[in-house]
Amino acid sequence: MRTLFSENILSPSPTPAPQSNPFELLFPSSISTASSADSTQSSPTQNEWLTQHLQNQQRTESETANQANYAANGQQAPNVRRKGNPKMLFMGLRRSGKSSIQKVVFEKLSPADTLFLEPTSRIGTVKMQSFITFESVELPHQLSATTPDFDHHAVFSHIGAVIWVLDVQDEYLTSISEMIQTAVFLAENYPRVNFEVFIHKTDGLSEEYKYETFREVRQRVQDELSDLGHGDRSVSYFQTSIFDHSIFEAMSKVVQRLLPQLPAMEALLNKLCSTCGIQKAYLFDTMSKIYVATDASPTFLKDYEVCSDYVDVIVDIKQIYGWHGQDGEGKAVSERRNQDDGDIGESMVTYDRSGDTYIYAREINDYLSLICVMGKGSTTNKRVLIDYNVGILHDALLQVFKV
Ligand SMILES: Nc1nc2c(ncn2[C@@H]2O[C@H](COP(=O)(O)OP(=O)(O)OP(=O)(O)O)[C@@H](O)[C@H]2O)c(=O)[nH]1
Repeated sequence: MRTLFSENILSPSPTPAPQSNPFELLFPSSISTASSADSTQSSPTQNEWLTQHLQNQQRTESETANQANYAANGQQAPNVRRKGNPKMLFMGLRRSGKSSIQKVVFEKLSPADTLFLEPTSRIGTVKMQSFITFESVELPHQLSATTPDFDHHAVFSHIGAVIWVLDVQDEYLTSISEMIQTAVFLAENYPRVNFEVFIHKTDGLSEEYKYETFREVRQRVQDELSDLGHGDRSVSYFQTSIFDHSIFEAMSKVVQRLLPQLPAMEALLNKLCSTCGIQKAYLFDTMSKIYVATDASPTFLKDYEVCSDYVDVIVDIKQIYGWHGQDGEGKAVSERRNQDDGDIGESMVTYDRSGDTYIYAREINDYLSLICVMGKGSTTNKRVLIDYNVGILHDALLQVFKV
């Protein structure tokens, strides 16, 4: 990426050193003629150090807090975030929508085409090779966690999260009782595995009915788990449908809980947002439309939908002009391209009539995109500041994923 510098944009005082914020406006030597004489230089080593420092700080803080919590309760701390790729297991009753979710999210099948899916009779795995490999497994409805002669260990020992799909348009009491058996089994045998509930097929239901069923399912599950002595088991609930963005949002949250890099990514995005007046920043896995991190500001569905549609546009364009895969020597071409900023894609779209709010997109690499909703005050003539800071974030993220 090349930026055209205008003295008018740069003249309002670059922030003086020293700063603890890695996203402060620091001009590299190649453009120092445009900046004031005393502006501080930012070397790659400095950025590297800042990234590592931030990561270490985050890791130590969260580890200390967790250990203190568990020590206070006299328990042994479980290792919540696993290393490696996120692996999810879909479970649920017959025709609840397990295969449809996987096909729509990971294989880009059109939701309408899921009508013709065959029932699943064997344990099947779907892999999606993106900036990380997403792996999802479906357990046929005939098998449950408590089925005798079923090799639980082979299935559950490598899984990061179990997603229970509950068809809300069907009679769901049987599903709830099976779900509770599964949650108890996991709590007793695999406490490290996250348990997530998708209250699925919410499309076409009235808002009131949706809210009521959501509340009822959650209440029943919590009550029964408490009665069985597992009230402390954390279960997350999501309302989902393959016909809108809700399934991608829910999958994003499930995946985020499995990424060890999440605290570092969130800290970087928070700093970027506060420095550049960004309303909301999402780091999307471009291929799956799953966002792997976002900043701490409140999430509005409208922002997410706009960003997610924008990712669709990026994917469509990539489909036309081609993805950059691996070259002959096995080294990702994207890795090389990251060293050459000239090739990095970037664009800006205004979607507010006043022109105050706009979308800023930047490719971190072929499979990871930063999509930001720019807030008021972050006008397009601050572009240099934003470009520069996003450049630092770009480098920092690459460092995070190299570790
Ligand atoms: N309305 C609605 N229908 C859905 C949704 N998701 C899936 N379906 C439909 O539900 C039906 C069953 O979906 P499948 O994905 O085959 O369900 P499954 O759980 O894999 O089924 P088995 O393999 O038989 O256990 C299909 O007709 C899908 O089109 C949704 O979000 N909303």
